[in-house]
Amino acid sequence: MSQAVPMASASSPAIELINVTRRFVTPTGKSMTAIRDFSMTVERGEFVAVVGPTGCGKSTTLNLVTGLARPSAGEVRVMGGAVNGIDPSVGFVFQADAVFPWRNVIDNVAAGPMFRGVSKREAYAEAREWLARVGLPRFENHYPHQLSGGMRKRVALAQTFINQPKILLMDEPFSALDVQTRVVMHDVLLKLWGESKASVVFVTHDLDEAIALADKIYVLTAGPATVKSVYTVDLPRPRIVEEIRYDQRFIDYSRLIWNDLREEVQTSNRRASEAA
Ligand SMILES: Nc1ncnc2c1ncn2[C@@H]1O[C@H](COP(=O)(O)OP(=O)(O)OP(=O)(O)O)[C@@H](O)[C@H]1O
Repeated sequence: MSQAVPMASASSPAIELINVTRRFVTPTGKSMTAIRDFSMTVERGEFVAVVGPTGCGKSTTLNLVTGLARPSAGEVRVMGGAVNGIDPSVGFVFQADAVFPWRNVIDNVAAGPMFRGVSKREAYAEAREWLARVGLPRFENHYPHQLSGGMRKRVALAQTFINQPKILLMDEPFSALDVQTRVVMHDVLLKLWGESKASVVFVTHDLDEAIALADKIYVLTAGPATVKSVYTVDLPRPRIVEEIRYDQRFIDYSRLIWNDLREEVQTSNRRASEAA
């Protein structure tokens, strides 16, 4: 029997995972469930963070949205429609930098628009604008290895936002940075996101990062991941991350959500030590 494919609609949420289960076959041939009966909604223009213990299934949720992983059960919708291969309106920023090491900064940033058929002149003019926006106007001729980790993340953000993604998927993008640089990058990201209308899913281990950035936080259980709880972060915007961390409401959210997350982290740690 053929299954009805939902039609994209202008009013539907940006992303919906509806009772999704995803199983994998392990190298020893056993079936393992990475996520189970998982439901999540990301409204248009919303910034959603996903937190959970190590290895619980956070990245798998992103792979389902990209179409890299298919649900074993349940349904995934993007902009109200079925996921159908890699969608050019979806942008990614991962922990590892997705730059071409043999290309200088501006060549890297201009690559997206050129790939979309924009003329070279226009693509480079756009790339210059985006480099200015991320605070790297004088580094266009540098190569990635000549930049600091924070600067490479600025390039990654310019490279992503230049394509005006409707959906932005971020998998621990700043986890390799030192704490000070990370906070600066949070502010750069919030500024760019505030000017765009992108719907964001931001996966992180760092609860304070999730609270500083997100409108809504999904706390996942120790694997197989399912949703343990969802919190709305009602902190005013625009936020200045360097300052908001000391706001009493921020501290209250941190305590409240950590109470919930701690149990899952402990379960995950216990399992890891039993397996060792
Ligand atoms: N392609 C795959 N084949 C087999 N198992 C997989 C595959 N992808 C993920 N898994 C397993 O699914 C589980 C969840 O992995 P996932 O990467 O989603 O977790 P995570 O929460 O993002 O991890 P981390 O916190 O370490 O980044 C893990 O046990 C992992 O080994």
